[in-house]
This record gives sequence, C-alpha cells and structure tokens, in this order.
Amino acid sequence: MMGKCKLEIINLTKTYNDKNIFDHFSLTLPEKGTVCLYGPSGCGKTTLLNCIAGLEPYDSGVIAGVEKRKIAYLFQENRLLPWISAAENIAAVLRGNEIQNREEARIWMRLVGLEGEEDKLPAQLSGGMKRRVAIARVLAYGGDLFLLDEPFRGLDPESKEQMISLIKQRTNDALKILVTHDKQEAEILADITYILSGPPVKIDKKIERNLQEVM
Ligand SMILES: Nc1ncnc2c1ncn2[C@@H]1O[C@H](COP(=O)(O)OP(=O)(O)OP(=O)(O)O)[C@@H](O)[C@H]1O
Repeated sequence: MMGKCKLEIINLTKTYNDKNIFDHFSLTLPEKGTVCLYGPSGCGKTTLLNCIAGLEPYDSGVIAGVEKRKIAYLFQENRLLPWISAAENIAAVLRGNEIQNREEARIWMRLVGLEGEEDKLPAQLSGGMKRRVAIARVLAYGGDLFLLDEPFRGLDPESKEQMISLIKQRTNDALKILVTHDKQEAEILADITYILSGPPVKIDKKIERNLQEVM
C-alpha cells in the first residue's frame, strides 16, 4: 500500500456559471473506512468526487491527501467501452500480460456473478449486468481511494447484497467515498455518513457507525 493520510478538503469554492456549488466547504475524511455522502439530487456530490479525482477544476481551496493515493473511480455511468467484450473491459485496466489479464478478468466476471457472459458486448447485457462489470473493473483496477458514485444503482436486491460484500472484502485497507440516495445502504456500509444539502454544499448531519448523531 502507498503512504496514506487523511483526506482534507479545505475551503473549497467552486461555481458553475453563477451557481455556487461549494462556498468555503471543508471536510476531513479518515485514512480508511467507508464514508457515505447522502443528499438530494443536484446538491453537489458528484462534483465533489470529480474535484477529489482531479477531473474538475475548482476556484479556490485545497484538497490534500490525494497525491499519494491510487484513485479508483466508479462513475455514476458505467462508462464501459462498447466495442469490446465485458471481460475485455475488465482486462483493459489490468497490468499483467495478455494471458494473465484475460484469466484474471474471467475470475472477476465470476466474482460478480457473470460467469458465461464474458464474451458479450456491453450492449448485449442488462443494466444490472453492466453495472456489475463496471464494479468488477473498478475492483480489478484497485486503489487506496475508491470513489463510488451510486455503485448499486439498477441492481436487484440479491446482486446488491453480493456486490456490497465483494466491495467490503476487496477494499479493506482503502478509503471509500460512497455517494448514495439509499439510507439503508449507508447504514450497512458506512463508518461515517454525512447528510448534505445544497448547493452550496452544506453538512447537515454527521452520523457515525453506531448511528449516533455527532453533529
Ligand atoms: N458541467 C456543469 N455545468 C454546469 N452546472 C453543472 C455541471 N455539472 C453539475 N452542475 C450543477 O451542479 C450542481 C451539482 O451537481 P452534481 O452532479 O454534483 O449533483 P449530485 O448531488 O451528484 O446530484 P445527483 O444525486 O443527481 O447525481 C447541480 O445543480 C448541477 O446542475
């Protein structure tokens, strides 16, 4: 594992056109564990993940503690490459030789319950199956900071349960920032849940694992 420290968002300010998404927003996240961001649509959760990932510029402020981390981002959309198979989408993020990558990708397909679907193109899979390929790909890529934007959207309850336990097993040492609209999901997974409102983004509540409100 790479060197880890807290992830600190300090005085983040960002506007889209004239809309203030962050106005001196600050948040400190632990070295590891699962932090859920829960809040209404449009409050700025995805924008926050994009700023942390370095994909979205911000006007001022500091995001510290990401420099030494390998970031694995499960976007809200699956972003599978449509011209290669499900297994090849996973193999594409692996760093071994071609044979190893193919074998490992097949193992990941099995782990997400998609044995037998390896050679299908994304368009030949259902919405939930595509989501599982995207989950397999982000876990196969690995990292010490996982950004998970509504990871279980479109999954049936059984697949969701399987994906929750797979993510738990495979990201043990990492910091996970999970965006969700599902309170139960937050309760099952989160060490800390922040209930947000906005824009501009504001922390309404901080809830720790034992569901104790601390703010
Ligand atoms: N590229 C953009 N240009 C202009 N405004 C944007 C852009 N991206 C997001 N916004 C605005 O910023 C606000 C926050 O959007 P964001 O996608 O971060 O919300 P969210 O909390 O993730 O919503 P959801 O839960 O629906 O995914 C919204 O009001 C949105 O309209």
